[in-house]
Amino acid sequence: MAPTPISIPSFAETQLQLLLHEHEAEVSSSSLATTAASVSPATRRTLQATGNALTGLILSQCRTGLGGRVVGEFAPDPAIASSESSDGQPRLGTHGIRVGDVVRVNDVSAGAKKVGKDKPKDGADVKGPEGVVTRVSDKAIWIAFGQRGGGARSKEDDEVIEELWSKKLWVIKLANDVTYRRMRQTMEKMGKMTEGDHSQFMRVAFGHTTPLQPDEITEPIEFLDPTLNDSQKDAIRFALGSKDIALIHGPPGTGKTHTLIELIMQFVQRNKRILVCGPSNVSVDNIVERLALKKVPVVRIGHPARLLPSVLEHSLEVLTQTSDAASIVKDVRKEMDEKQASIRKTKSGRERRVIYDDLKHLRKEFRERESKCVDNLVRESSVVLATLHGAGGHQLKNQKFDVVIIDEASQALEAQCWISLMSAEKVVLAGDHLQLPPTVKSTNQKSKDAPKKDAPEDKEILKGFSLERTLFDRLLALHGTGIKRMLTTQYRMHDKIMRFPSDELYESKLMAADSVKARLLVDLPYEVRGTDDTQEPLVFWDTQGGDFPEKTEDAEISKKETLLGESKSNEMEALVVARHVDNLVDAGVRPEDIAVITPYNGQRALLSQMLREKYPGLELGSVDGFQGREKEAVVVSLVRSNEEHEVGFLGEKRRLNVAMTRPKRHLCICGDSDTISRGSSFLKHWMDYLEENADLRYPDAGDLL
Ligand SMILES: Nc1ncnc2c1ncn2[C@@H]1O[C@H](COP(=O)(O)OP(=O)(O)OP(=O)(O)O)[C@@H](O)[C@H]1O
Repeated sequence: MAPTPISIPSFAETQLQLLLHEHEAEVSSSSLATTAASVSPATRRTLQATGNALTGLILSQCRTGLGGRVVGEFAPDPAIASSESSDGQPRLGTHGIRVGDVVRVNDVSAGAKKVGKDKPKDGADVKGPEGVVTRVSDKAIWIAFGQRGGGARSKEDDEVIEELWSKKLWVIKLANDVTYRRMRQTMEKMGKMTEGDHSQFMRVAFGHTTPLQPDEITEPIEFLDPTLNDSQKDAIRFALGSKDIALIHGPPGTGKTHTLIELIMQFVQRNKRILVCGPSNVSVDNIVERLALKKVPVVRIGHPARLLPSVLEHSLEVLTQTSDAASIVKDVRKEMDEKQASIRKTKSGRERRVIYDDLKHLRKEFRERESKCVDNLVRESSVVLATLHGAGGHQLKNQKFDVVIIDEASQALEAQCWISLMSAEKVVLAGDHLQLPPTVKSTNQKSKDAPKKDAPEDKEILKGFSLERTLFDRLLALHGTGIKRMLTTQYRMHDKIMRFPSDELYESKLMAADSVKARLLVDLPYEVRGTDDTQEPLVFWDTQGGDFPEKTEDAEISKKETLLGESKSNEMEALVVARHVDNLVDAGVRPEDIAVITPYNGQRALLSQMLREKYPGLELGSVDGFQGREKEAVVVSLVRSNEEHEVGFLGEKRRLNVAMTRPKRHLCICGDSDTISRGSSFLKHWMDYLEENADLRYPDAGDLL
């Protein structure tokens, strides 16, 4: 049956509204974007204490960094610094500014004087220059100025930075809204397109046509990686042959990225030009690292401060300095550095002005030469990698690719995906729609957001849109499973750990690889004693019976907080968890090989109090934060235990799927089967499965206290 077509302009308009709400929700929760330059010393200290600012600084050095940016080194003001390092130099106080953060450097006295040509007409504060943190040590912080988000600069960097010398400064972290800006621009562009502008892929994505019949690849493919399993080979064959869309469905541990690496290499062999994207820098760097191991030449686009050190040599900015084409840029850089160094030695204001003028011209020339060099480098490279929002940068303007591949597509907002897909002809999306979608802060974003001017039937269609609905999910619903191939051998979990999610969510299609299906903690490559725990892959501590009740911190806010999953805790259950961890460690399992996860923040805080100091290496986290990760042993604390049989957060299958598919050799569930089994049929089946297959244990409340 033909899919019901969706109006592209209406879709774009709905997305714009949803994104607006989401951005507002995000900004109000961070409160960073609106902070003015002139704030009291007390507020500055509070901002530092909450990890959002760094106070008491001076500019101590300046040089030309990557991409010709001016990089300033900011050190503690010796006049007020309170602590010193062993070499007697002042040390920065505790702060939460990290490499990659977008920050603004403010003059402590800014706003107080409000003089000079920078004074804005509306009387707002004079705000200092913005940049990206490139390095942080205990004695200084380095910030690269200019080109925020690839935009144009309004004033010459050297001059702006020059104004910071000998001032008392402080640095504030800003909300990074590049992603939102790019999503908005993309949706605006999509909304304005006429039918003639729509690509085949776009028409498929909105149900205006069905996907073209894939090419039957009959000749045998020479796979470069001899270890690929049949489902991986099948997915690669399918993706090579597809004309417009191919989804690679990778359940936990099935080698989704492994498969993409081979696919990329196969495309390269066929002389195709490929853009590879992911929602986060880590997801992209992971692919860059693996391609580099295979000696595939790649260009990685993105601010060097945010890239893993191991992939820096493939970064576009570094390549502009090290490639053959870069020599024309080098001379100018050298000259700029010399000029810059001379400024500090020059006393006369007039001479300094001349140097500034020279620098200004040099920078202009540098940028022109560099931009040519960048263009050539990108144009010549057949594999380009960027985050989804990075794909909207100026470096990729007017670049055409034969294929766009998105990894972790089920964790990206649809609008984010479109940044890289607007002119794509053929698309490969890899992901797992049965794990958690991207985190969305705004609520209430369903039907009422449909644009008013829509025809009634259109409204009906748009009703279903929420930001959490991913492109991956939507395409599957629109065109059915014919557009996807699933990877079916998993290389992570013991068979007993895998069996339930496989049966319940993956149509019983998952198989455990021979190398992992019977692995136990006792088989770890270091000394572990054989115990009831280390020889058992699946343990269920069933707390039913009412002796392990959940607690809500504040009854007043319980309704709202339950939704957010913040305030629930269960002290008695936490004791069961702690006892289990003790037993694992006593048997010889290293704390670093154990993770304790829970859906509730209240419980996480409680567990942290009990276990953090005792086992610094133990990983403690939320289920959502642990997506994409794995550990030898995982203990899950389900928390919910009440007479009303309310399960809140646990009602979300995808969250439980993530929780139960993180371990390799040992999964221990702590929870009240009586409360949980009444939450949904999925939960009922899970409890039945545990009762039959897990090593079932009943904790004694009296014994724990
Ligand atoms: N064909 C294979 N033969 C042997 N090992 C494999 C194979 N495919 C994948 N693996 C291994 O499985 C593990 C998971 O692979 P990879 O990191 O590619 O998975 P993923 O599906 O991207 O991960 P996630 O489950 O986090 O999404 C890796 O240790 C990888 O080496």
